[in-house]
Amino acid sequence: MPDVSQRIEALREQIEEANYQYYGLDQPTLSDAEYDALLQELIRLEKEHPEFLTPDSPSQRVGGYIAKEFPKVRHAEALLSLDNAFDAGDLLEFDRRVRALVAEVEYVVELKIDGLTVALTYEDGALVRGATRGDGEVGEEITANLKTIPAIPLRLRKQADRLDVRGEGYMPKGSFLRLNQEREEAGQPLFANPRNAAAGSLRQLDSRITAQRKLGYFAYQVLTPEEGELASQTAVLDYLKEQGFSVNPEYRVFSAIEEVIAYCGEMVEKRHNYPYDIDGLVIKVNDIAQQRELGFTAKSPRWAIAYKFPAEQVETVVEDIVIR
Ligand SMILES: NC(=O)c1cnc(OC2CCCC2)nc1N
Repeated sequence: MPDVSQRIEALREQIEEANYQYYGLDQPTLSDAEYDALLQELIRLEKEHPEFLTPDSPSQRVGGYIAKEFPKVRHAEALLSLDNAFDAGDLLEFDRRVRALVAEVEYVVELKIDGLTVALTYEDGALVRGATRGDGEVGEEITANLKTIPAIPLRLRKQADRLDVRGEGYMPKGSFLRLNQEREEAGQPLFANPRNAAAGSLRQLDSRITAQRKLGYFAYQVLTPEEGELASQTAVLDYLKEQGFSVNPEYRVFSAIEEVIAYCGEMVEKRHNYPYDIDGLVIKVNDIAQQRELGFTAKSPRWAIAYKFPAEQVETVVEDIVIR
């Protein structure tokens, strides 16, 4: 019979691997029942042997930490806001400004997840801090809540002394509908949209409530200290996947803004085809060295722009009123 600490370590690895397969690679390997059985055994063993409990154990994902308030934390680098483009003219203008400064350029186009920016810091491979955007310079520290999101790895898969990651925390549409049903049954006010629900869920003082909200996370940026370590945005996305993060797979690479414009037009029709809300696309210069050359304006990168989908005529669906 392997000793308890070996069994606990084996369970942790199996559970985190299953999280990575499910949330990172979108290829589940364990059934929910098998996953729950492993997690329950881990929680039981850690209760019987608290000397083996560590903060980065997957058992901590169920939450249980109750914050009094959220401490403020200064971001390693300011989180900037994106300029917006609303039509082809704006995108052509963006491309002209880029090409005025760099010759050949390639664009990566990512879905613009309609959630909220979350910054994560890993030291020696362990998640040590997570924060909301706040005002871009200073955010709220919500680490305990973020640890309950299975798509956010508690430990990196590859060695890294320190890693700063940015991504979008969001609530999948399914979680949103279920949550509002529960709130309606409980006579509580409903959330207007998944983005508000995600914001409210991430700013819960009781992380057990966050754990029940079934939130998601898509990573899209790293702060690379070493020059040129990751040469392009597509290399950054591959690196994030290797490290165990959930990276949105719907990104495209184009070498001409006309192709970007055509893709934006296609995506207006497909915007509701995803199990999460998107409110546009994010167009980024792919080459990191060119991003550095282009730099930033006072508030936004010159090397990226958000294409916002046109506002929709929201037809209010009137439920059939059955007169009994
Ligand atoms: N909501 C999103 O999905 C999203 C937001 N922001 C970014 O990139 C930041 C980082 C560098 C320029 C803006 N990418 C995204 N995919």
